[in-house]
Amino acid sequence: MSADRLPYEKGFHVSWDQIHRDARALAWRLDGKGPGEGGAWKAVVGITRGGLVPAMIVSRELDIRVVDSISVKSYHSGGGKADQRREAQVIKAPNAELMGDGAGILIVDDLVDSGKTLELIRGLYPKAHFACVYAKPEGEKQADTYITSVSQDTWIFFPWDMALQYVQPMRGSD
Ligand SMILES: O=P(O)(O)OC[C@H]1O[C@H](OP(=O)(O)OP(=O)(O)O)[C@H](O)[C@@H]1O
Ligand code: HPA
Ligand SMILES: [Mg+2]
Repeated sequence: MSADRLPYEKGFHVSWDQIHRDARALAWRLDGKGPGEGGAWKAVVGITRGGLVPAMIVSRELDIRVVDSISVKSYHSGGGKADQRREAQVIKAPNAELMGDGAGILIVDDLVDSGKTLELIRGLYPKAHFACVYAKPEGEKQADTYITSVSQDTWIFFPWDMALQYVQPMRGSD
């Protein structure tokens, strides 16, 4: 585990198969819940980069062809380590005409942790619906819909951040 993962007590390792199933579950939860005719959604917007995977799966399941993206970069600001704050900034916005105030737009991310990313985007598109696959308690109120809750001291490992590798057997041979 790398140094920045060390405060996390537990690891939740998600395979491609698992994220596919959970993103499908998210799509089914959202199906017919939009404000349009017959519960339709206007568009899906994925939060880059992690949100692009569930956004693609949700848009396929719900047959939504209008898909855009928003990129939020977070960084640490402040002097010493103790007074550092996490700031976030939009570095790529979706189409303004499509977005409006967010009504009918489904904004999708892989997870909500502190909630800072969603909070920033919600400020820009207050009427949008925010959907995440996984949620931690601190940020879960920022998500209108999510599938699985994990504890705050859990680090979620996504398949795009992992690789298969050899592990030693539990018992060494003589
Ligand atoms: O609720 P928060 O505390 O704001 O954290 C959640 C966000 O952090 C991660 O993205 P990250 O900004 O690391 O970028 P990535 O998606 O490109 O990996 C994750 O994919 C969420 O978007
Ligand atoms: O638990 C996490 N896993 C991966 N990326 C993240 N970004 C914030 N929290 C997490
Ligand atoms: Mg992300």
